[in-house]
Amino acid sequence: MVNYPFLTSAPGKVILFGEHSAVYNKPAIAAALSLRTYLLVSKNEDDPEGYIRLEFPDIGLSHQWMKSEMPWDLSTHEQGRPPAIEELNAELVNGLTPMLTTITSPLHYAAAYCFLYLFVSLCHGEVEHGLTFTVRSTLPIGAGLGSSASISVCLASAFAYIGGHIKAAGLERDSKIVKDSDECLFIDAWSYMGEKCIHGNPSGIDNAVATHGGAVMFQRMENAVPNVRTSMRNLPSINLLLTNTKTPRRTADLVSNVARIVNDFPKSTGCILESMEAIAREAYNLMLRPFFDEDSKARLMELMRINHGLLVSLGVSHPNLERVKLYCDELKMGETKLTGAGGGGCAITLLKDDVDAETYEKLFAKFEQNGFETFRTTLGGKGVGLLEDPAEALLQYMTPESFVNFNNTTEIETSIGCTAVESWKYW
Ligand SMILES: Nc1ncnc2c1ncn2[C@@H]1O[C@H](COP(=O)(O)OP(=O)(O)O)[C@@H](O)[C@H]1O
Ligand SMILES: C[C@@](O)(CCOP(=O)(O)O)CC(=O)O
Ligand SMILES: [Mg+2]
Repeated sequence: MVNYPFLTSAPGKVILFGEHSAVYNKPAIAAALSLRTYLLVSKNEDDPEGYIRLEFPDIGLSHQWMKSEMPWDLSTHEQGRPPAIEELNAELVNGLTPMLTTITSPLHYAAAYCFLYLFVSLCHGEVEHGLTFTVRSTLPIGAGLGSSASISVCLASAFAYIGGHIKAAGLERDSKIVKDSDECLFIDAWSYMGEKCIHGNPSGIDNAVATHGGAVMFQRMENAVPNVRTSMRNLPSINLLLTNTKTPRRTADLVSNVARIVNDFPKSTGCILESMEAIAREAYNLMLRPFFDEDSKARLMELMRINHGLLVSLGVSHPNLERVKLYCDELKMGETKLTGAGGGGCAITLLKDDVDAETYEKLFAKFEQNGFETFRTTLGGKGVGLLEDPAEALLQYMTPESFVNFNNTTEIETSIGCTAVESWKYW
C-alpha cells in the first residue's frame, strides 16, 4: 500500500576515468556526487479523469496525459515482476510516439519519453487516481554529471514502488549495506532502460552509481552476462575541482558521434579504447593501494592528462573545456580532464596539495570572466533513497511555484537536506 505523497532521490556522478570507452565494454571508474535529483509523487486532488501530470521545472516542462491514453496493453509483462530486457520494447516505443508528438524540444522529449516508457512498463494497472510527478535537481542538467541517470533512477524507483515490484526502503542513513538488495538490482536494471530512452546507447555506469551510490569500477558486459561492478571503498582523499563550462550539449549526440568515428576508423580507435582501458585499470590499482602516497598521486595525475588527450582525439572536447585546462595548466594547479560525455559541460581537475590561496583567486577570476562555475561537492555518497511522510516545508519547496533556477546549488541542497535528511531510507 503506497502512501502519497512520497519522494525518491538519487545522486549524480562524476566519472574519473573511462567515459565513452565504457560504452565499448571497457572498465571505467565513477563516484556518486552529493548533488542529487528529487522526485515528488503526489495525488491529484479533484481529478476524476485521472490525469498523469509532469512538472519538470528544471527544463521548463509541464505536461499532462490522461491515464486512459497510456498504451498499457503494450507493456510486456503479464504478472509478477517485469524483467528489464537488453533492448527497448519496440512495440511500446511505437505506442508511445503519438503521446509525444506535441513535444518538440529534444530536452523535453527525452525526459517525457523516459517517463512514459518506465511508467507504462512498471505501473501497469496499479494507478487508480491522478498523480503529479515533480522533479527538481541540484545537478546541472546536460553537463556530464549524470542528471539523466539520476532522474531515471528516481522515476524507476518510484514506479517500481507504485507498481508493487519493490517494497518500501527500510535502511537508515548510516547502516552498512553488505550486499546489493534485490530492490536496488531491479531499480538499476530499469533505470538503464530509462537511460536508453535519453541517450540511445548508455554503458550503464551512470545509473549503476545513481542506484547503488559509493564509488565503483564498472564494466559493461553483453549477451546476458551481468555487468562487473566492483565497489571501491576507502577511496583516497583526492582534492578535485569540478568546473562547469555551462556550454550545453546532449550526451546522445556525443555518444553517437563517437560511434561513427569508431565505426569509420576501427583500427585507430581500437588502440585508443584499449589505452583508456589500461588507464582505468592502473588508476584503480593506484587508488586502492594501502598507502596512497605522493608517488601514487603523481601517477594518477598523469593518467588524467593522458585520458583527456585520448578523449580529445575522439572529438568530444570543446574550446571551453580546453580553456579550463589551459587556465589550470598555466597556474600549475594540477591535471585536468573532461568528465562525462564532454562537448561542453564539466571538467575535473585533480589539484596539487601546495596551491596557495592567491593562485586559486587568479583561477576563479579567469573562470568568472568566462562564465564558468565551480562546484564543491563530496564523492561517494548514498544511492537511491525514499522519503515517506515528507515535511510540509519540503512539499512547499518542491512546488513549481517556489521554483528558483539555481545558480548556486547550496541553497536547494540545504533546504532539502535540513527538512528531510533524518527520515530518508535506502534500499
Ligand atoms: N531535473 C531534470 N528534469 C527533467 N529532465 C531531466 C532532469 N535531469 C535530466 N533530465 C533529462 O536528461 C537529459 C540530460 O541528459 P544528458 O544529455 O545525458 O546529460 P547529463 O546526464 O550529463 O546531465 C535532459 O535533456 C532531460 O531530458
Ligand atoms: C559518455 C558516457 O560514458 C558517460 C555519459 O555521462 P553524462 O550523460 O555526460 O553524464 C556514456 C555512458 O557511459 O553511458
Ligand atoms: Mg546522461
